[in-house]
Amino acid sequence: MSNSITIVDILIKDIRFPTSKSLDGSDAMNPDPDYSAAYVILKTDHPSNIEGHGLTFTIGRGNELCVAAIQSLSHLIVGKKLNEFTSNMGAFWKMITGDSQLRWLGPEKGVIHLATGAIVNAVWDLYAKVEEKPLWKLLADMTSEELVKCIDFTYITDAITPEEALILLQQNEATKKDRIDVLLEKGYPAYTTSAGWLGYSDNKMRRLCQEAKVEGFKHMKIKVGSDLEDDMRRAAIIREEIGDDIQLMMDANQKWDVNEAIINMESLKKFNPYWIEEPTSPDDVLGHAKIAKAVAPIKVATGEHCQNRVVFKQLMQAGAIEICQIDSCRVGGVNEVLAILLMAAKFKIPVCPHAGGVGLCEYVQHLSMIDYIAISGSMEHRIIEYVDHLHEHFLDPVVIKDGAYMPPKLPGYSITMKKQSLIDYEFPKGKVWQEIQKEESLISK
Ligand SMILES: C[C@H](O)[C@@H](O)[C@@H](O)[C@H](O)C(=O)O
Ligand SMILES: [Mg+2]
Repeated sequence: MSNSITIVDILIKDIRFPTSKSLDGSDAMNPDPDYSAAYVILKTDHPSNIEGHGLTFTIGRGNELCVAAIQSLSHLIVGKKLNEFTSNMGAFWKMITGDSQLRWLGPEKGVIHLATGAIVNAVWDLYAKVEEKPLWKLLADMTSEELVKCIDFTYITDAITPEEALILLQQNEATKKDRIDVLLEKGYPAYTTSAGWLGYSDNKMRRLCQEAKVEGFKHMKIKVGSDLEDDMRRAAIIREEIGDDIQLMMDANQKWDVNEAIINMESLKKFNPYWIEEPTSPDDVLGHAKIAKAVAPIKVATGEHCQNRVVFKQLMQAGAIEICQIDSCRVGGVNEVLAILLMAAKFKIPVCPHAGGVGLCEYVQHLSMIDYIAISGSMEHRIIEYVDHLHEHFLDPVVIKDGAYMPPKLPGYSITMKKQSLIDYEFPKGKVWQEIQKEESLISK
């Protein structure tokens, strides 16, 4: 079986895009992000040289810490056979997060967990490529028992047991094929954040709103959390452009204290926001619960900085979130995301993944699709974030049609970057960064 290939080496690259120059991705907390990836290539002895690719997303400085953390984890996979992992993916995940000395750095949070996300996703990419299926299809073709076996249930059995998970998945088994047909025909609905970055001028915002409407988006998200008066002014401009029929979401990127969030939403509610995202610290479970109660029927959304399945579990148990924003590499990759999707299905909380950052749209489309096919079985109140940046660097970029993500067709997790992009954007020695350095040294002279 080709699955018996060995992972013979790992290459790790620090890839950064100078997005701060155009203020793409800017918000109230992160005014100047350089979208970046700590990028992993797993080399194998496969006769066709198949490689596993994965990345974890950061916003620039500190990307080198993720690169170092991936290096520290790499002894756990180099020299191992792929089928040692794929025969029991849950055990594989427990092994990667279970190195006792490295675990001290988390556990299961921060830089070491971002590194876990990159490595775990690279192994899934390799697995899917060897099986010649896009990741969503690899997962869709698994039996319910096999899917349950991918998950480490440690610390979440008080919310969902493997037995409950199995029953939940089995209920969807007979109708999986119908949902795959729906996806192939209509895709999975998306919302756009492209128009709403905080650093954009009013004119640029207006133009991008008009474009989003023409492209068929029915939902869009804007940034708030700067200064309330400015938030109100920008929200008014956006409502003027998009009218009342398009759903508007707001994202405060952790800027507010709990009571401040409640007070500010009292003013912002006149623009009829559907959700308020990251209203306060991502670690404040009870704070989110208090906000959710106070701002209803506006929904509270969070997840892009939620460190692991345990915190997601608490947010759900406490009634603190009504929208679950999984992130493909903030938590420990596909296995942990599956655990979170199962909990969300049990608590009947819609999942609307965080994307936008480099590679995140490419990743999360697979996750929402498997959620629909096998886990929640529903697309109701569910939309995937979309941002129109940096897709040109990927071999298999996302395809958006009439405001919906179309299912990827090529084998793998869609995260393989083009060779030239990996050369040009490597930090600091790639051509793009060398040029920036030259410009900066001229200015400082
Ligand atoms: C710095 C980043 O672009 C964030 O602004 C982004 O992840 C954002 O919170 C989002 O929801 O897309
Ligand atoms: Mg956000």
